[in-house]
Amino acid sequence: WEARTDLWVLPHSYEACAEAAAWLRARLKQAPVVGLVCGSGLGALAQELQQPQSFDYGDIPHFPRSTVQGHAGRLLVGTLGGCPCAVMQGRFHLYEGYSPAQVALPVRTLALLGAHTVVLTNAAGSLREGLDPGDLLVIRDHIDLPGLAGRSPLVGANDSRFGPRFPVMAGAYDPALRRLALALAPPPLRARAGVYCGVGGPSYETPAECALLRMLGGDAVGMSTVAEAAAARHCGLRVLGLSLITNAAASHEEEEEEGPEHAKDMEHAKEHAKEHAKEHAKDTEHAKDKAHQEVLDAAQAGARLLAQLLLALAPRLQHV
Ligand SMILES: O=P(O)(O)O[C@@H]1C[C@H](O)[C@@H](CO)O1
Ligand SMILES: Nc1nc2[nH]cnc2c(=O)[nH]1
Repeated sequence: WEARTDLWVLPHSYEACAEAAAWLRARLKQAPVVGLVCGSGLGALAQELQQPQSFDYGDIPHFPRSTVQGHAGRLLVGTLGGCPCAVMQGRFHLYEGYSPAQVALPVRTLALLGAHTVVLTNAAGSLREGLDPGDLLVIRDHIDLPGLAGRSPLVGANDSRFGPRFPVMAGAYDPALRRLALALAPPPLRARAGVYCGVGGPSYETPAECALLRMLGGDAVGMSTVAEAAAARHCGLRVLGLSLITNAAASHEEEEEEGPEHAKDMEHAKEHAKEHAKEHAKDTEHAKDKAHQEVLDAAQAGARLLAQLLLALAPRLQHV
């Protein structure tokens, strides 16, 4: 009988992150000091990266796979405005079925590679009047609803090589980085600071849920970021959080009015698909995922301005 040493590495343990980091270190020309996580439809943020090396998540030990449209599933490492950066074109979400620790694995891997700062971007729904699609919310604080219910990457035996059992989350989003982002954001982004509510998804919120999140003090709502931020703070990374507003989360009231029209669209898409089952299978998918497609379109429209901000920020992030 031989011990299965391969089973000793728990899938999302310190050892798993260390193996992923070692695999990358062996291939990288330069270790990143800043990690950038691209939200839905924001993969183009990597466009300004100079001399990028590219790694498919599928090749990196222990990395999960991206399953969501708008998340390419690739890690690019190069320099942004002279600053060594790793850009995750795609992240992992709880609603994909990944555990909080899997969601946090890339951020922890970046920390083990030597990064000291992460920029977490996302596409988010607005909960506030006047916070409109195309606007930027620079995250001042978050409400981690899955985390509050015990779905946090920090649940389980604490590995003190990452950080303490009870990390403090006050000031989790670095105030100096936030001020810098607010100062450097191109005016059309109408950047302002606010509170991001992280939910599990994948369903979008009901009007009543939006009202609840608003009462709790949320300015925007999304399905990511909070687990990554918790893991990042646990292992001592500086965090900047940027939410590109892609839709009004509370616009479901309008949807009620638009309901029959929307239903007609869906009927049409279905009929169409019946007639041309194979060729038009994609159209049906599109119709089904209309809301997500709108999020992606809005994110892509804002990505250029966000990329400008990141290019201006990067040299200022290089040194702690
Ligand atoms: O990865 P992010 O938070 O940008 O993705 C948002 C939340 C869902 O994954 C998706 C909903 O359209 O966009
Ligand atoms: N939960 C949630 N996530 C989003 N991501 C982009 N828009 C939204 C939204 O309205 N709600």
